[in-house]
Amino acid sequence: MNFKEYPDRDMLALDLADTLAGELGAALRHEDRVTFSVPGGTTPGPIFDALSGVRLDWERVDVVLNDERWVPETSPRSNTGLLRQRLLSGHAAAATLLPLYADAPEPEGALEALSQALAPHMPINVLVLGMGGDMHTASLFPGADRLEEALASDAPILLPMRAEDAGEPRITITAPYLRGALSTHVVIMGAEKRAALERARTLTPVEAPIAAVLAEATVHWAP
Ligand SMILES: O=C1O[C@H](COP(=O)(O)O)[C@@H](O)[C@H](O)[C@H]1O
Repeated sequence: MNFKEYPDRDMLALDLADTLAGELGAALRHEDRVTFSVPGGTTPGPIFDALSGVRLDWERVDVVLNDERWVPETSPRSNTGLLRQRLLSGHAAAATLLPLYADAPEPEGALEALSQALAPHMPINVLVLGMGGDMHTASLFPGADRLEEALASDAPILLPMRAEDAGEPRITITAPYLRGALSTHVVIMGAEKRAALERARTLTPVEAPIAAVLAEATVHWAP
């Protein structure tokens, strides 16, 4: 694991957006299409703002969320809604969104169709992950009903996930597909998450799911 510390959150957002643009640009020089997988939640908005204004060949970029809460896009809880507002605007509006949500009452009802649509876009070229204070990443929550299945090396690309602290049902890219990313960044802010990350390094992925992806990751932190 590499650890990069920034003086403040603005610097982190600008610097990481620049790094991601560089990596996406490099991948676009070698590949017809590039897969960019990103987190939802409260952390990535400023990074998306900075990145959406960068000139890139976005028409050849496929953007997917690492995980989605099973709520319609109009919900303030929707990660897809966040993505549309903060990343898929400006120059980045030309990118293609690979959906992780469909109009079905439960994620199980759309699992097969979403998985089939996503599979041709693997491996992920550039991956950005968030982390909760409980050490979850994507929707791999400690204590979640299908966590062990999602951590297994033969896990399918997507799994539904339910956990007490998750709120609504979720759908998530599973650990082997996250680990298969060609470049991995974890972004965390604040002292509490830094302490949680340090703790995760001493635990197993079942106890601390973020531990499943740290080996090859660069962690970006600001106070
Ligand atoms: O629920 C989620 O939480 C994590 C962390 O979110 P944050 O608000 O603490 O930044 C996020 O990475 C994930 O995509 C999201 O669905």
